[in-house]
Amino acid sequence: MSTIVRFSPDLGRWLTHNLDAGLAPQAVLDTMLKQGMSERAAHAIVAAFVDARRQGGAMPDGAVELPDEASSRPVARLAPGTRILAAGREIVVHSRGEDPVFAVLGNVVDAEECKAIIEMARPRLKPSTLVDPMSGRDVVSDKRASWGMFFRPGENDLVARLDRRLSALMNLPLENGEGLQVLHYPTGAGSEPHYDYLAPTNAANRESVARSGQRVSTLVTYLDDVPEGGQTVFPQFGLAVSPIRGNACYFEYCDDRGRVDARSLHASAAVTRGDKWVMTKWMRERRFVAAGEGA
Ligand SMILES: O=C(O)CCC(=O)C(=O)O
Ligand SMILES: [Fe+2]
Repeated sequence: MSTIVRFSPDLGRWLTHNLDAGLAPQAVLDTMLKQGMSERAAHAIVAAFVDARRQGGAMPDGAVELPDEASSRPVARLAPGTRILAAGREIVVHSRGEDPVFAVLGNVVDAEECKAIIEMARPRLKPSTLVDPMSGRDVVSDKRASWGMFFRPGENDLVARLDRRLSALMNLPLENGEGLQVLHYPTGAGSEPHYDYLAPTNAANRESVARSGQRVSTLVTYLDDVPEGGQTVFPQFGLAVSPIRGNACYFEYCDDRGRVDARSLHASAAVTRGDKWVMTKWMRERRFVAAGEGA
């Protein structure tokens, strides 16, 4: 059973104002905690506002749903051990944490695969867009943003091979995987702190979760070395994962009862020299059915 937390219109206006002014979610969170708000409530409220801004949906109006408290340590979907065999490839576990489940992995893809994915993605990249909350239209966010594209699941031999490998590594059925996303960050680009799970702040997210279940885990694979900057940062842990070709950063944020973990907040630090290419795999609770596809 989930709990509803109510908040004042003043707090809502204060949050909107500060996030609009470019304050980091962590900074507004710290202020709310200093003023005595409980950590779970403050996290849930800030998360709802950050998600609404990112998705271009309506700001939460007076109340948000508090995720149930995790009752026990999560059981990792990621296999234990320092090496994981995934579809015939031996993936190296450089470091890992269990609560929340998090790992830095090596040997996920080889240099040839990285190059081939970049070249297939390059002509299909589009500037990342945001939904303009006023007009509801897609607008190019700004010049500090990345460029992105999606492969259809299994759309060619290489993509199919990677889909199979990543699903084995992430330990969920192949059909639960969304199509691989490739992002390119030119020099100066990064991304805002965000959650990968889908907040029920707009109809598209609610319908997506109804079709395929929540997103449960993410694997961000680095397709090239970044000379400077471009780390994947986790502000709740003060952790920055270096973008090194073939390595990947793995994290889980949704347990088997659909409860999501706000500690998974993450961002891409700005690339300060060179550029950055990543490939992201998101896994769902159930078979992934894209919008407009039959169930
Ligand atoms: O580029 C990164 O390091 C993170 C990518 C990411 O957060 C995402 O694809 O959701
Ligand atoms: Fe993300």
